Amino acid sequence: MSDWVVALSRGRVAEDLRPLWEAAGWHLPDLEGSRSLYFPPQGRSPGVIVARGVDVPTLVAQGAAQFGVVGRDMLAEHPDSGVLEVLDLGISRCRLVLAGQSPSWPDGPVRVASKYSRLTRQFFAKAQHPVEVVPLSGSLELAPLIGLAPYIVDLVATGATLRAHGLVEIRSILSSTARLVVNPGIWRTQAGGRSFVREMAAAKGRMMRGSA
Ligand SMILES: Nc1ncnc2c1ncn2[C@@H]1O[C@H](COP(=O)(O)OP(=O)(O)OP(=O)(O)O)[C@@H](O)[C@H]1O
Ligand SMILES: O=P(O)(O)OC[C@H]1O[C@H](OP(=O)(O)OP(=O)(O)O)[C@H](O)[C@@H]1O
Repeated sequence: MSDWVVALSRGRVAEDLRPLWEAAGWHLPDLEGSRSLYFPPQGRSPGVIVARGVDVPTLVAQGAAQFGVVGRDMLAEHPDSGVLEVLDLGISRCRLVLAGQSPSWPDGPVRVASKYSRLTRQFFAKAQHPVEVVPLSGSLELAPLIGLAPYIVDLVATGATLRAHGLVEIRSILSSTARLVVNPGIWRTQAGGRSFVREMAAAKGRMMRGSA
């Protein structure tokens, strides 16, 4: 029986993780087709806790799950989450960008809508440019259209969502992929955690060779 439980978010991250899980020879339950939020370990397959992405580090830091899978964007936005990053899984690849209706750098103080308030403030502080962040937790691309804020800081992968709203990228702020994180206490005391990470790294290698 697997000793491990992994916290992850439903949707994109879980589906991107499926080929890696399969390459490891593990079973990943159909999270979309179920109302369950906890799937215990089954044979060699680790258990899964389903959580909001932003809550994954908390669940791992508190020991509800020993491991978690979460985007680097989330870890950068919440740097004091108390988890250790142990593996870049190379999936859910995206970038955090500043976007607006024209590609030119904003003139004067800017209003920016984002769910990444901290990274947005940090980025403008580095550019020595005054900023006001309008905190939103979704539908960011609407903000310029409805006059809430002329700029947004949001995740981009294909660029289709920006294009659909007449927006263009102005600057790239951060590149992100999903990361495997671990509870630091467990990492120190449970030697088996290292072989779990090695198994995941090997599965990632097989998955990448398979898709090459
Ligand atoms: N378009 C995308 N392409 C690839 N990866 C993405 C994309 N959008 C987000 N991600 C990555 O997937 C993670 C989860 O994003 P997703 O949009 O599924 O969840 P969320 O909306 O942030 O979470 P929740 O639904 O819990 O609020 C992000 O933190 C990011 O690392
Ligand atoms: O550049 P793109 O490939 O269009 O992806 C970017 C979109 O993906 C994310 O949203 P979310 O995950 O909510 O949207 P999605 O699942 O509909 O892409 C992000 O907040 C963007 O809106």
